[in-house]
Amino acid sequence: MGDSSNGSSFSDDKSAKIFVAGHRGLVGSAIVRKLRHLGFTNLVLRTHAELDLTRQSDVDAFFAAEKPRFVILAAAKVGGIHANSTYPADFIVVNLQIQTNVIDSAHRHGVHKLLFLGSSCIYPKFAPQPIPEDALLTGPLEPTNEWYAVAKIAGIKMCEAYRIQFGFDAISGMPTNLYGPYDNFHPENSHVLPALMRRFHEAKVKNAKEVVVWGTGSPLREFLHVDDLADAVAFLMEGYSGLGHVNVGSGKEVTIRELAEMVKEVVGFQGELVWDSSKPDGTPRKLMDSSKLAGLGWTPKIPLRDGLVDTYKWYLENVKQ
Ligand SMILES: NC(=O)C1=CN([C@@H]2O[C@H](COP(=O)(O)OP(=O)(O)OC[C@H]3O[C@@H](n4cnc5c(N)ncnc54)[C@H](OP(=O)(O)O)[C@@H]3O)[C@@H](O)[C@H]2O)C=CC1
Ligand SMILES: C[C@H]1O[C@H](OP(=O)(O)OP(=O)(O)OC[C@H]2O[C@@H](n3cnc4c(=O)[nH]c(N)nc43)[C@H](O)[C@@H]2O)[C@@H](O)[C@@H](O)C1=O
Repeated sequence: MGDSSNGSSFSDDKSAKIFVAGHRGLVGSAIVRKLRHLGFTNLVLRTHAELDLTRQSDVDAFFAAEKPRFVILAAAKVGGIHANSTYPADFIVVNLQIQTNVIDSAHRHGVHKLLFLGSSCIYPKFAPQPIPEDALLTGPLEPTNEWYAVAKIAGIKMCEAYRIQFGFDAISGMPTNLYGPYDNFHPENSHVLPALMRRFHEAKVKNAKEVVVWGTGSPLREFLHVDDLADAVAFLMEGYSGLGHVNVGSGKEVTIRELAEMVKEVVGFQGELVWDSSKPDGTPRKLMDSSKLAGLGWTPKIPLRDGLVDTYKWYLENVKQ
């Protein structure tokens, strides 16, 4: 615990310039909401079209011109189990490019503190449960997302290396599976929760008798509402400046079958679930041990069912055709 070397903390100056990369995504948009709620007034935001973070010289020119004081890196190539398995080259190269460009330029242009976001898929497929931070690099990865995981591990290690060699205050948070407003509801490429919300909603509207759910239903997943994650990000920016990455989870896990039943109930679909076991289950279980973050004083607040209700309301108001 404790803030970075030169004394001033994240919240001391609410007019300090903060670059939130990926501000239109699930995570970036929640972080922007959180920072505005906290009173920060000087957020620097660029859409993908305005600044492609895979282009090193553009990223460098942006940092040279804007000179942000803080950076929260929530831009990445992100997707569910199908997207990760289908586009492995995109997942490794785009993520390596974005994080390398942003972390390196941030350091060279005098950024005071940067937070990098990884993912619980960095851990070995058969890591001890709940998964402590020091399980990293102790065994083989889950094959459906190893390219993405390798990029994210490189991001963690880059933050550590820049801290060790240059004293750059780069920290890493590892969120569990997230959901909430501004999620990606694509039928194939999204994560399970938004995919099922959309599928159940469309089935309800069409009065369909059944909905297909991928895999066996037995894998366990830990879900965290993205507003809780944004709260944890602000907490870490304020008070954590260590070398090691920090798990950010809810501590609660459900089977995919239980999740599907909950989403079905929240959406109000009356039909049956059909399991397509030709689709991959992915990792059997990935409950993170978030006791390090709890020990620093942060705990999540939003129960899964409340978060589902909130997300479905947002979906009805913003996404459905
Ligand atoms: N969603 C989840 O369940 C989890 C997410 N995370 C991490 O959180 C972070 C954010 O994820 P999430 O919000 O879900 O992802 P989203 O896909 O919702 O958002 C990603 C954002 O990054 C932007 N982006 C992608 N490529 C580029 C690029 N080349 N240049 C500029 N901007 C780009 C996207 O813009 P555009 O859409 O215009 O391309 C989008 O705004 C990631 O690091 C991810 O690994 C970690 C654990 C779980
Ligand atoms: C956040 C995390 O997200 C990814 O890992 P994942 O946890 O396996 O993500 P997922 O949400 O896609 O699947 C969870 C489970 O759910 C099942 N499932 C059922 N029906 C649908 C369905 O319709 N869509 C999807 N996507 N999954 C489904 C699916 O078969 C699997 O058993 C990583 O690639 C990696 O990117 C990462 O870090």
